[in-house]
Amino acid sequence: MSKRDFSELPKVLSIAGSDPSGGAGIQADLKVMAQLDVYGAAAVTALTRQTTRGVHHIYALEPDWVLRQIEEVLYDLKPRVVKTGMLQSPAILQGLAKIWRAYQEEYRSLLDSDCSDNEQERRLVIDPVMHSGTGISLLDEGSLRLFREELLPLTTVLTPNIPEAEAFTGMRIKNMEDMEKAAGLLLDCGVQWVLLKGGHLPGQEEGEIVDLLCSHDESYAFAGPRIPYQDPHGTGCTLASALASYMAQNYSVRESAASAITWVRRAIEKPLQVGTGRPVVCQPALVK
Ligand SMILES: Nc1ncnc2c1ncn2[C@@H]1O[C@H](COP(=O)(O)OP(=O)(O)O)[C@@H](O)[C@H]1O
Ligand SMILES: Cc1ncc(COP(=O)(O)OP(=O)(O)O)c(N)n1
Repeated sequence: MSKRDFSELPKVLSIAGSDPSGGAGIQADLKVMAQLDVYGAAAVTALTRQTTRGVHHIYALEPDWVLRQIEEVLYDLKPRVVKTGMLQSPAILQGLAKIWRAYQEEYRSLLDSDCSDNEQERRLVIDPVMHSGTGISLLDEGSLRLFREELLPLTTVLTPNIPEAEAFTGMRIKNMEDMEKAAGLLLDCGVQWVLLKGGHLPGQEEGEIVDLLCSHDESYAFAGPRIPYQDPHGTGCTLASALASYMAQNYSVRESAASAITWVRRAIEKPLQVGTGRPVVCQPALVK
C-alpha cells in the first residue's frame, strides 16, 4: 500500500449549523471536503432539527462558546481557507469578524518574509445563508446590517443566491443585467470576489443557468443547461465547500469556482432520495 503524507493536506474550517439529515450544513461541508482531498474541520454555530422535509427547530448555541470553538481551532490548525454557512446571530457575526481580523494580522506577522504570497494569504469564503430551501429563517433579524458592515469587507469570496443578493443590495434581480449590477454593489461593500448563483433567477425554468463570478477587475459567466430536478437540498453548502476546497489547494478563485460549479452540477444531475422529502445532492461518491 502506498503511503501519503497526510500532514501536508490543505485544511479548511467550516463554520456552520448542523443538519442532522446530512444534506446541508457541517455534515455536507465535511463530506465535500473529504471527497476533494482536503482536511475538513468544523465549528458548529447552531443545532437544527431538520429532515429532508425541512427545518423544524433551531437550537442556538451560546455565542461566546461558538466563538471560543472557532478561535481555538483556527490557531491550532491554521487552516488555509475558512468557509462559513449558517452564522445564526449578530453576536456570532460580530465576534467572527473580530477573530478573523486578529488572525489575519497575527498570521501575516508570523510568516517569514520569503513565504510565497499564496502561503501568506488566509482566505474567507462566505456563503451568506439566510433561509433554508423551505423558507425557514437561519439568520436572526438585525444581522443583515452587521453582515454588510463587519463581515463583507473581510470576505475573499461571497457566494449569495439571488434572494440573498437582493437582501444585501435592496434591489430586485430579474435578469443578467441586474445580476451584474448587484455583484457590483456587493464588491463596493469590500468583498474581493462575488460568485452570484443564478439558480433562483425568475423565468428560467428551462434553458440556461448562469453563475456570475466578479472582482473589480475580472468577470466570468459560468453558463450551463438547467437540469430539470426536484429542488434538491444542499446545493449552496456543497458549492461553497467545493470552492473552499479547491482554493485551499491553491487554485485561483476563477479555477476554483469553475471546478466547484462543474462538481455541484454533476451532483444535481444525480440527487439521492435518502428520506421522505427533498432529495439531497451531497452524495459525492456519486459525483466522482
Ligand atoms: N436546475 C439547476 N441546474 C443546474 N445547476 C443548478 C440548478 N439549480 C442550481 N444550480 C447550481 O447550483 C448551485 C447553487 O445555486 P442556487 O440553487 O442558486 O443556490 P442556493 O442553493 O444557495 O439557493 C449553482 O452553481 C447553480 O448554478
Ligand atoms: C444547517 C443548515 N445550513 C444551511 C442550510 C441551507 O442549505 P443550502 O444548501 O443553502 O440550501 P437548501 O438545501 O436548504 O435549499 C440548511 N438547510 N441547514
